[in-house]
Amino acid sequence: MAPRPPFRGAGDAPPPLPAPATWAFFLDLDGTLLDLAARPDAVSPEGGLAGMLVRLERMVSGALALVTGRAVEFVDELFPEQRFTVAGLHGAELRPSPSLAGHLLPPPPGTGDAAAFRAAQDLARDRALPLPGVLFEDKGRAFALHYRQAPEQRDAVARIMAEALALAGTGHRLRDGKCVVELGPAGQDKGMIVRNLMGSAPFQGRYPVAAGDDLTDEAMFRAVNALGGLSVRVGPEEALARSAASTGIETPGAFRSWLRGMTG
Ligand SMILES: O=P(O)(O)OC[C@H]1O[C@H](O[C@H]2O[C@H](CO)[C@@H](O)[C@H](O)[C@H]2O)[C@H](O)[C@@H](O)[C@@H]1O
Repeated sequence: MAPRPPFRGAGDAPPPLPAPATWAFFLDLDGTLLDLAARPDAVSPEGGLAGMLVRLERMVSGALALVTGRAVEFVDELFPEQRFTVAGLHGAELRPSPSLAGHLLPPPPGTGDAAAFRAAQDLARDRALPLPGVLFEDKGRAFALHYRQAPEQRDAVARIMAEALALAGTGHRLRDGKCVVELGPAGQDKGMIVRNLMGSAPFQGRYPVAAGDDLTDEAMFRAVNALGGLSVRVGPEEALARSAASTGIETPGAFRSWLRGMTG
């Protein structure tokens, strides 16, 4: 692989990637491609986002994956006309785009006990119900409690989710995110997905670029950095200071403009 092209320092939006067709893209959804919303079900892609991702995917011969905490099913509903390669539930799910079907290795199946998981889910849903502003999100093999509309409930949410984890037992773990605590399959993270995909065509042999805005994206940044790629933290400069990312872009809108500058 050729040496990594030079970039401007942390805090500056990077210039367009040199030779963008030679890169592989690992893109987070919420807070990166999508503006954050008050509720998990209130997000909607900006007009033109799907088309721009399709152009980008073509430009890099399919080396593009959406790497998200959402379930694959949710992403498909968000982009009903497309079937992108999606790593869902923070790496526990992997659904290749139709052109890559059969080429990508799925993550190992989870080892958790389904009945214990359901008991944990019921506990979290029931305990959250009387807490004003706390929202329960069902993601299939994972669930989350959100406190964006009630930041004062953060500790209560943390306690409920710790109890839920004790019920769910081995094979599960908690993940902290922006105003959210999630419980889902253990054993995978976004960094593992990057390493997995970078071992297969069409990702193999390319420079990886990963973009994200949250704690769970740090594993992806570290993986990409180790592979000599570019990691982009979307958010304010203070967030970049605490991140492993090599550069930063302030908002999802600015990040989308950066991509659009490469795809037209
Ligand atoms: O990995 P991502 O694609 O960034 O997904 C991470 C979590 O995003 C969602 O929650 C976040 O976005 C919501 C909508 O903007 C916001 O209301 C919430 O406060 C954020 O934490 C999603 O609901 C989770 O399932 C994802 O894991």
